[in-house]
Amino acid sequence: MSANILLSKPGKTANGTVNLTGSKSECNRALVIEALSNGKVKVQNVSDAADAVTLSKVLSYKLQVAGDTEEPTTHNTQLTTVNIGPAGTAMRFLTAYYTLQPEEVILTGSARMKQRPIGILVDALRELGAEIDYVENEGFPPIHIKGNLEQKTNSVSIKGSISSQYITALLLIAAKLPQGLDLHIDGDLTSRPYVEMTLAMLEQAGIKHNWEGNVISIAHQEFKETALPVEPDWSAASYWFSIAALADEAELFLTGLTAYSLQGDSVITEIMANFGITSQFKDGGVLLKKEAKPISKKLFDLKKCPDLAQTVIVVCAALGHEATFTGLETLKIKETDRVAALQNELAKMGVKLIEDNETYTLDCGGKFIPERMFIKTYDDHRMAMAFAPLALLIPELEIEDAQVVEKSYPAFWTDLEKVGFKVEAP
Ligand SMILES: O=C(O)C1=C[C@@H](OP(=O)(O)O)[C@@H](O)[C@H](O)C1
Ligand SMILES: C=C(OP(=O)(O)O)C(=O)O
Repeated sequence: MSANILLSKPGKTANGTVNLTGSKSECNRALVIEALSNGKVKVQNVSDAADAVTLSKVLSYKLQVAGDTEEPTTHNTQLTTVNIGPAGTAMRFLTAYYTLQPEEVILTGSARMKQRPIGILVDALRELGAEIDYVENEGFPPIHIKGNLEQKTNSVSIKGSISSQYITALLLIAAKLPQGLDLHIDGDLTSRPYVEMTLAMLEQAGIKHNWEGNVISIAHQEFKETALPVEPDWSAASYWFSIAALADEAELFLTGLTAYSLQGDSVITEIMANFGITSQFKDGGVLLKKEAKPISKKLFDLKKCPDLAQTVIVVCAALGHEATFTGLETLKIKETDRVAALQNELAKMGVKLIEDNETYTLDCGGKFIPERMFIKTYDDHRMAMAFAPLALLIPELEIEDAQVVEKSYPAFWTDLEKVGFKVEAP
């Protein structure tokens, strides 16, 4: 059980320095690469994100970790149960990873994880030769993985529009497959920068690839000895851009971020430039400043950066900027149905997010700023963090289940306190 908090911000300015934790996306790739490299690759700057801590525990000790179900552990020499809680990347990456291990596991997760589809990845792994069965519902975790994959083919096809994590999972194990892998991506590819991140990190670890048209090929090859550094998390940085956008005056220094990043979410600098936020890379970080500027951009395509959707939509709603958004198709299968969650919570300030044929438009006609607002978080860290900046406008903002932020950014509330937000019991 986790408690709610009451957030407020005396004064409408935001000044200070923030040290962000490592990217959970980079870290979880690095951890799997480290595990597959038999010690040749070492992860540097392991993230504090709970999803990374979970994966690190599973890979380093191969132990069952407790998820939110708190079921008793069942571990014997034949069958281990691994519970990754709400960690989507851990679920998908481990599904592929365990097909290569000389052990049998049941891979499970939180109640929500059991509703997040995995069938597309399981089908591709079965085609490669893996033995995987569903324990409860066809197409969803928990799954029973037999291990010791005997490769039947090096060529598989996978649908690209549901989650890029399936593709990353296959690419991460590709070099270990005796025949390598030719992965054909069918149709649209969503969240493309995450696939590019995977290939770039594999490259750093000595694994070459060839991407031609819709086929990514990785031959069987060895990892090289190297360190894999994890950059600070740009998705976490996005909430500081929101704060700058909603403050009257802001000067925020985010340490460790650089102009070139493997993370597609670094595009937040470009997105927020539309809201008058300048990003200056200097002194080992990025300095955000606020300039008064009329907002003209009306259409935001977030297909390459779905984790920024809540950040950008909440800022537009708070500023009464009636923008249109595309590329939100995958939001419905994330930690919660993020479209529904946004619609419910924005309605509390009179804003509508209207869905029309894969296009979403904000209607701010009825917008008002309440004296107090209660934000439900739906077990979704990004609901808590995307709405928190509203404390610059709303005198009392109660946020449900504050601990939910642990998934990617455990220090979020203490970092807010450092720049002058008040975080209290409601
Ligand atoms: O590969 C990754 O690290 C991620 C890919 C994205 O998921 P989808 O590919 O399912 O959109 C993103 O939303 C998630 O937070 C992290
Ligand atoms: C979608 C997310 O995570 P995952 O899919 O890894 O659970 C996220 O962090 O926004």
